[in-house]
Amino acid sequence: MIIIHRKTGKKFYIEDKDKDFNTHFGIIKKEDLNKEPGSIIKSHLNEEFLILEDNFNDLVRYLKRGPQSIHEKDIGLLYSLVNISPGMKIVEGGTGSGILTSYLANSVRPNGKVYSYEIREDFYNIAKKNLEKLKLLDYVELKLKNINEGIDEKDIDLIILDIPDPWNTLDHAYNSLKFGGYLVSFLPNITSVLKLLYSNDKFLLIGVYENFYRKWIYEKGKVLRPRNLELVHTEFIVLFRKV
Ligand SMILES: C[S@@+](CC[C@H](N)C(=O)[O-])C[C@H]1O[C@@H](n2cnc3c(N)ncnc32)[C@H](O)[C@@H]1O
Repeated sequence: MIIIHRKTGKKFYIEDKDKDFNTHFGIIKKEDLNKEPGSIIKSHLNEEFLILEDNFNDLVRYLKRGPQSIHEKDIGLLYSLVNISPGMKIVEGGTGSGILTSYLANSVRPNGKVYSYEIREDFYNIAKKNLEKLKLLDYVELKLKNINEGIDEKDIDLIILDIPDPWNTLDHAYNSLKFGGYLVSFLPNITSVLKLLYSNDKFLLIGVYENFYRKWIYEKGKVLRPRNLELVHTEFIVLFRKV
């Protein structure tokens, strides 16, 4: 369940409705948190909140994070480039906290699967807990394995790499993908993008992309303006196809 502060639109995720909830707009009593979605409740500072049901995106946003996860704007771009749909078989290199894994698993279910490789056990465990929380573990096989030592799965529709050295995965990715399959690499700097492009002699390059995003703030009755602080650069996305 989420509550939205009526004045600012700020959203809070309520994990435990049996405890009072503390915000910088005041404390909300558990009796109020247990009211029906649609109810308007007040903090002890008399600030109003609206109760709403949560949805998948809300749940993902409040998952535990370990390493840097893919920004939602880049996940949006990925979905506009590749039609990620039910039944697909996807390999992911670099599970991290499983944030992207969650979106992928939610999209390929009920009959698809995400095979996700991670080298660090602590991140593997965070991802496992996050996917369990979202009830998505049936659609994911988490593997504690270096993807550069080989990809076990064949006939894969899409491979997504969010690791620092994707050029070391190219041969394995080529062998694992089916004809027409996609390879996507997320990279934080253009030096790595160039290294990947120079290393590739097998895949067809579809494009290199960057996505800009800016949220605007509406101050009721006053002004509409861009947010003061915005993330400018997050990742480049490199898209290849096996043809
Ligand atoms: C940037 S994080 C991935 C974040 C993830 N995409 C998300 O949205 O939560 C990169 C992850 O790749 C893992 N990693 C790095 N090299 C790897 C490799 N060769 N095989 C598997 N995992 C690797 C790191 O341990 C780290 O957890």
